[in-house]
Order: sequence, then structure tokens, then C-alpha cells
Amino acid sequence: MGFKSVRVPGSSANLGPGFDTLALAVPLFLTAKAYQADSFEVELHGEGSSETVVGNHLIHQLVIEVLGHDRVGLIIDSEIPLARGLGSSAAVTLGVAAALGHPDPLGVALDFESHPENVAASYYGGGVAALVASSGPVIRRIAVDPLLRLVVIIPPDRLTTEAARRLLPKTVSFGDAVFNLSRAALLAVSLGHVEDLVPELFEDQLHQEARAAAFPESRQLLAMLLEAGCLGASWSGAGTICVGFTDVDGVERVHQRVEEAMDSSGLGYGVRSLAVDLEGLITLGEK
Ligand SMILES: Nc1ncnc2c1ncn2[C@@H]1O[C@H](COP(=O)(O)OP(=O)(O)OP(=O)(O)O)[C@@H](O)[C@H]1O
Ligand SMILES: N[C@@H](CCO)C(=O)O
Repeated sequence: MGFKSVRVPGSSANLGPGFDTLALAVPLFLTAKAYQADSFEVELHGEGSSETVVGNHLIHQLVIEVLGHDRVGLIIDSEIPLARGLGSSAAVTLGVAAALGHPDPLGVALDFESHPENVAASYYGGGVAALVASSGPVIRRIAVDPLLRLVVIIPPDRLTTEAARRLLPKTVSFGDAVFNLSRAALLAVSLGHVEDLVPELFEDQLHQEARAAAFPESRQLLAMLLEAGCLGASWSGAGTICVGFTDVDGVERVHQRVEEAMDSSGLGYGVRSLAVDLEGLITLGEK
């Protein structure tokens, strides 16, 4: 296995009703580079720089899993906010597995994450639908209109996926399951045409309200995004970021309205507009 330098995009999962299934890659990037070293060394830059990578950290476990030892150096630089719903763990897992030269970084990352859609979107780019069956993963790329744009509200509050999953109900009603099924199926076939997107397609009754117990401001953020003229709004992954969907013609107007709403609410959270990343994981250099 030769060491590499790679770039991986972040991702926004669920998109409302598509829990653990639908995701879009977003152009916030993580780069990872591996090099020969006598003992484990990690340099973290950007969004991950406050992390301490010791024995039980995801990155160290991954290195041991891939190499069988930890005599390696890593340089990781990320624009993806941690534990905020833009797939930082999927991106770092994929990026490190690929930088270490593993021939199947997708398979490694799918084994490490408890759900497949962030990993699939970061690997392929664009839109994906993904599941892990008892026979293995089934991943399909879905058409995404090149005019689609995302306006994300970025709270400073972290909510790890692990903590957000502990808030999920143990059972759901038949009605709620059908509510999400219908919307997820219609959303998957409508993402290819922005003119087909309507707010109802991004509605969810399985996870968002349960998770709002940990981040009640999410209700206000989703309402704000819809009032600003978005074609739909949802939590991004396990939060706390909320995402509004719009098109290239509306994105500037929506962005400005969301910023104004942020200022007048006093919440002061960051707002960013993003296109969909189409490249997925790319190799920048090889040794
Ligand atoms: N760049 C990074 N450097 C070091 N550790 C990272 C980095 N990115 C992610 N991690 C690890 O992944 C954890 C965050 O993963 P988690 O699944 O909770 O959130 P997320 O992937 O950002 O959000 P979501 O899964 O909702 O999209 C961090 O607490 C950290 O342990
Ligand atoms: N589908 C996962 C996404 C986490 O990014 C969840 O909502 O827990």
C-alpha cells in the first residue's frame, strides 16, 4: 500500500425524510496526507485542530485497522465543522483510509460509520441513496439538478451523531413510517429537477423533532429558512446545522434574508451558501 495525499468533500445527510439513506456531497473539503514515520504522528489543521488524537480516537483506531500498526504520520486539514451535521467523521475516515493507501477506502469507511450515506456521498460526490444490507452495501448515485443550491445555518453548538442517535425513538408508528417513505421516494426522484422541489418533500417525522430536545433552536431555524423562500428545509445529518434548499437564481436573495433573520433574532449564527460537490474523493498525489 503506497501512501497518498487525498481530498474529500463533506456531506449533508438525511435531507429531511431520507434518514440514514439520502445525502449530498458539499464543497467543504478535508485533505489528508500520510507519510513514513517511526511512531504515530498527527498534525491537525483547520476545523479538527482542537482534537487530541490518542488511543481510542477514531483516527488512531482506523490507522491500526488499516496498517496493523501505528508507525505513520498524518497531516489532516479540514474545512468541515466537527459534530455539526456536515459529515466530518465520514470525510476523515475516508480520507485517512485513502491516504494510508487502502485499496477500498469506501469499504473501510462504511465499516467504521454506523450509517452509509455520508460516506457514500463523500466518496462519489453528488447525490446518493445508500443502505447496508446483510449481503453488503447497496449504493446508487441519484441525479441532482446542477442548479440546486444549499443555504446552511451553522450554529456553534456541537451535537455528536452518537448523542443525537441516543435521542431517537425506539419504535415509530406505521403512519410516521409511511409519511417519511413517501417523501423520501418523491424527494429522490425530484432532486434532479429543482422546479419539482416543494417544502413537503423535505418533511420528516422520524428524527428531527426527537432531536430538537437537544437543539430546540432548530425549530426556529427551519421556519426561518422556509420564510426566506427556500424550496424546503431540514436538519443536516444529525445537526446542529440546518439546511435550506434553493436554486441558483434564488440563492443570493435567500442567503441575504436568512442573514437578516439571524441578525434580528440575536442568534448570530453563521450562514453559508453551497453548491453540490461533484468530484467526491480525489487523489492529489501518490508516493
Ligand atoms: N478533521 C478531524 N480531525 C479529527 N477528528 C475528526 C475530524 N473530523 C471528525 N472527527 C471526529 O469525528 C467526530 C464527529 O463525528 P460525528 O459523526 O459526531 O459528527 P459529524 O460527522 O461532523 O456530523 P454528521 O455525522 O451529523 O454529519 C469528532 O468528534 C471527531 O472525533
Ligand atoms: N443519518 C445519520 C447522519 C449523521 O450525519 C443520522 O442522522 O444519525
